[in-house]
Amino acid sequence: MKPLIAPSILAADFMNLESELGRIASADYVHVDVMDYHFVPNLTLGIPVFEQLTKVSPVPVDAHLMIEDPDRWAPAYAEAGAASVTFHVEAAKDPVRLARELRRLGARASVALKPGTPVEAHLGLLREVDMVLIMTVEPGFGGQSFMADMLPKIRRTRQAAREADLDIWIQVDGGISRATIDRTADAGANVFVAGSAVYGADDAAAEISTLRDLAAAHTH
Ligand SMILES: O=C(CO)[C@@H](O)[C@H](O)COP(=O)(O)O
Ligand SMILES: [Co+2]
Repeated sequence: MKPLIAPSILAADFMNLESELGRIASADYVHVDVMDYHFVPNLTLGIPVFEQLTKVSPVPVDAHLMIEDPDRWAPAYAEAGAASVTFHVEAAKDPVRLARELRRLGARASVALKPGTPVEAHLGLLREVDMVLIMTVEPGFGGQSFMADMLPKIRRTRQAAREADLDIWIQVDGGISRATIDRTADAGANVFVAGSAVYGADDAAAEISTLRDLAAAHTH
């Protein structure tokens, strides 16, 4: 599987989002963290700003919804132009129904797990989703340290997908950098979110390319 790099705009300059999107035009996706002050102790943006982002983004938009009641709110992100919509399994009341609705609206459906949520929470959903997001930090903030104890969850998910013969994408999010991406690729991840690593670099395009090469060298 070809590694895909998705820089997170949480680490971008929010006063200049359009030019910040231009810096990552060589990425595969842009990762947009939506937080609601309830599911996580932070607040970012909602549909009106999200919709504008999808209009100007040079790359497809990957929505990471850290919100309560995704059953109610997530479909609007697909309608607003998200290529991929990730909701948290801890927050969803009916994840199967929601995933089906997202796919019906033309988005890739994706389910996320917080670090404390056991991997079994999504194994029964693998046929209903296109991607699984294994959080490698506690959701809510950028710039945190990578949690290496999440690696077995990635391995277990990849193994389950292989056994079921499913072409599932596995995304990792939190603390992904030159120092950590190799281990996640080796464990079976193929979509890599990187906020501070990419936006903190002087040359974001060069950093994207370095991360992609490192991941590719550890993909098997
Ligand atoms: O979802 C989140 C945080 O909750 C992430 O997408 C972060 O934005 C990643 O930032 P870095 O750890 O790469 O700085
Ligand atoms: Co995220």
